[in-house]
Amino acid sequence: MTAVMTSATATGPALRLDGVSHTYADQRRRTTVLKNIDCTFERGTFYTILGPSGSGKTTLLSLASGLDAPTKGTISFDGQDLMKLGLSRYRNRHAATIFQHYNLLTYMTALQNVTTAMEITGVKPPTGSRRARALQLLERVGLDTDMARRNVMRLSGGQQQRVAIARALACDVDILFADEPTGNLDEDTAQEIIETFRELAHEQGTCVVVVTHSQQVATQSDRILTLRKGRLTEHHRSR
Ligand SMILES: Nc1ncnc2c1ncn2[C@@H]1O[C@H](COP(=O)(O)OP(=O)(O)OP(=O)(O)O)[C@@H](O)[C@H]1O
Repeated sequence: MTAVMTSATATGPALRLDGVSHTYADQRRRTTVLKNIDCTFERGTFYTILGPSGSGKTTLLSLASGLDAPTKGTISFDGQDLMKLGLSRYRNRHAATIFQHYNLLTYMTALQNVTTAMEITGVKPPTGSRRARALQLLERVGLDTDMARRNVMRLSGGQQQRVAIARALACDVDILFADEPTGNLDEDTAQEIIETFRELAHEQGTCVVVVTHSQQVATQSDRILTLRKGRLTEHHRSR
């Protein structure tokens, strides 16, 4: 897990993709969505992945976050092949994902969603209780104590999205993945979330990888990657 950093920023590769291809197949057809992708994601860096609808961004995220295995190639964390490390071990100990559809536990409050994730992953805050840490993180994403105590089904879509973000932050991971995390948020709240991602990368050394269609997010990330026709390329900004 990520050690909480106070001044220096962690650097160095966290995740490597070598010759990664992915094909979906059913009885009628095979669709190759990702083609021979080589890429390194570094610690302390905030990445965005852009690309047209259907270009494979969510597929790439699900492979990199250990939800699925590529049909070809290897993905390694800290030099270790995820298949050898174990996908569930990787997901529990090193990576967290903010899903497009939040995946919250609908019978729980916002606060319970965050504390339960901490219990499952075994995260203990350096000071104070899990509950206090969860309330702090919920406040950080703009949810007050009243909202924290509400069942998540009684929160708006944008508020549920913030619970999902707080839950991912609570897991104190090396790599944070997010699929359209600002899609349901107004511009000001989106900006706060972008700043949280920047702080996580630059102050705690987390590798943050965000799939988005938002230029607001992309322009504030450190590196922009574009997925098109199965290939991943880096976009170099003109200065
Ligand atoms: N489980 C699946 N079985 C078959 N095809 C799939 C499956 N999941 C995705 N696809 C196809 O793979 C392609 C890439 O899908 P993916 O969801 O990764 O794209 P995306 O870039 O995230 O799209 P969007 O921006 O619209 O969310 C699409 O053509 C999609 O129909």
